[in-house]
Amino acid sequence: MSDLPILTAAQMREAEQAAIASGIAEYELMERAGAAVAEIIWRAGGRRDLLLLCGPGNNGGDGYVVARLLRARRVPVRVAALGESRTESARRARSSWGGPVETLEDAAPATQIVDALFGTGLSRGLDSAVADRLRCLTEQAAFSYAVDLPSSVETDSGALLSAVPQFGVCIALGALKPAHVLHPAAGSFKRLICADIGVAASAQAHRLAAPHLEAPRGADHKYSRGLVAVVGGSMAGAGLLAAEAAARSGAGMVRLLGAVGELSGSDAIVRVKALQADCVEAELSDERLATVLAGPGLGRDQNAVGRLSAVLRCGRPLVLDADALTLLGKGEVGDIPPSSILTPHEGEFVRLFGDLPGSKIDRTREAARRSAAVVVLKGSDTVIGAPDGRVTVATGASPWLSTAGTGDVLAGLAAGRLAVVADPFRAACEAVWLHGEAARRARAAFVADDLIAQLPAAIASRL
Ligand SMILES: NC(=O)C1=CN([C@@H]2O[C@H](COP(=O)(O)OP(=O)(O)OC[C@H]3O[C@@H](n4cnc5c(N)ncnc54)[C@H](OP(=O)(O)O)[C@@H]3O)[C@@H](O)[C@H]2O)[C@@H](O)CC1
Ligand SMILES: [K+]
Repeated sequence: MSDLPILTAAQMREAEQAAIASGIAEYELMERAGAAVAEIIWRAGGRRDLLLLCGPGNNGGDGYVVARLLRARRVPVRVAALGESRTESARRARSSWGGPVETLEDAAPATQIVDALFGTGLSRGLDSAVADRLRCLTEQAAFSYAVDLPSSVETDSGALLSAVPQFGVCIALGALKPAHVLHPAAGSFKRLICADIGVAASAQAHRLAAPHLEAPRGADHKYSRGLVAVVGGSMAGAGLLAAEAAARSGAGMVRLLGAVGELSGSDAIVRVKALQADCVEAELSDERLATVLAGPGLGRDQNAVGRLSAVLRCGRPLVLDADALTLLGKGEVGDIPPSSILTPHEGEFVRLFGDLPGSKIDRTREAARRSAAVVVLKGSDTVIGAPDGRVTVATGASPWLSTAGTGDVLAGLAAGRLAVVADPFRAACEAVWLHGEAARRARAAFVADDLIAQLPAAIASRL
């Protein structure tokens, strides 16, 4: 899997303008886009009858190119348009098609449907009659494709501006856009293909790619591979889950500093009784500690406040999750130390950073900048932001992950990977990918413990 760039509509236009300035005509870009889409449809659907829905802008222009190229391959193609073409390139593409153009209302269904109504230029929701017709025709087709974006999705936020049908394939042109990776828009197609049209796209945001991991070297020992401390609290199970995940993350050793009684679990984890904050503080003074995790099962009482304060003072690279984030959001403890990893879900994020404007990508990036920490904003589309502006977005997360304890596993995994690689952004990206891969391997109806059991295989797959 490659770390494909993600560009906003404005960034995509800039990239397009740069390509044009370098000597590629705008119409040539449209021809390339149309050719890429036509090839994908041809391979999937062959000569099955096809209806192209073309809008007034360049997305519609791409559609006319597709129609012409597939007709040349003897596909029975019909075109239905939403009014006249309004750009020069789209008018040229429509006249090169030269065939009949029906209205959207009158167009009969087809086995294959192609939505080339609107792409990055969509500025508002579709009229309800148009949205209904698009839904109806898409539902009746056996194969459905969205050119660049499903019409109705907001490019930069992934919001739905009006109802969107479920497409089979979405073909992103030139680069991914935020709507290809952010929900709810990212849930409006089953498969995403990014077509290269020769527009150089450099971006600070990327789709999360599979990591390249390294095995320990021959001379490594448990401390050189990374010693992790997990500061538990009143809900001992959550701390244990996090510690188990850290222990299977590739780190050398895990200590669980508990506040309540013993639990079963892996004997490889060193349990240390540390009931009061001063005990935690003493344990965290160990120079060999590579990472400290606090939050899972920490609790929110005075004891938790004391324990967390000791963590924030300890001067080690931190991963902060769950109750630690809630306590930080309430302002009851110190500031977030720089270079920490924070793993909030949406509620914790809002408590910590307030109601930031923009897309999930914008909000995560801003939170990372403000806190000088790596922020992992969890969800069906997990966004990872670094203080320097880099962002990656994890797509395709298993819906089965929405079960108790999986967040504790992610936090433990992040702490373990941070102990191994000593780079918070890289560690967070690796942890999110491994978490998703463990879920994919665990398949269905799993619990958090099953994810942990899959971690060694997930890691082995990337060595
Ligand atoms: N970037 C690249 O490198 C390349 C990009 N290419 C392609 O260009 C696409 C972007 O094209 P685009 O800018 O012309 O915008 P597009 O989405 O066709 O629509 C804009 C038109 O729709 C109108 N309109 C908007 N909302 C509406 C609504 N709800 N209901 C009704 N009308 C509405 C809007 O009018 P207005 O908002 O001004 O009223 C305007 O007239 C891009 O997605 C890709 O497919 C490739 O060809 C080549 C390389
Ligand atoms: K479209």
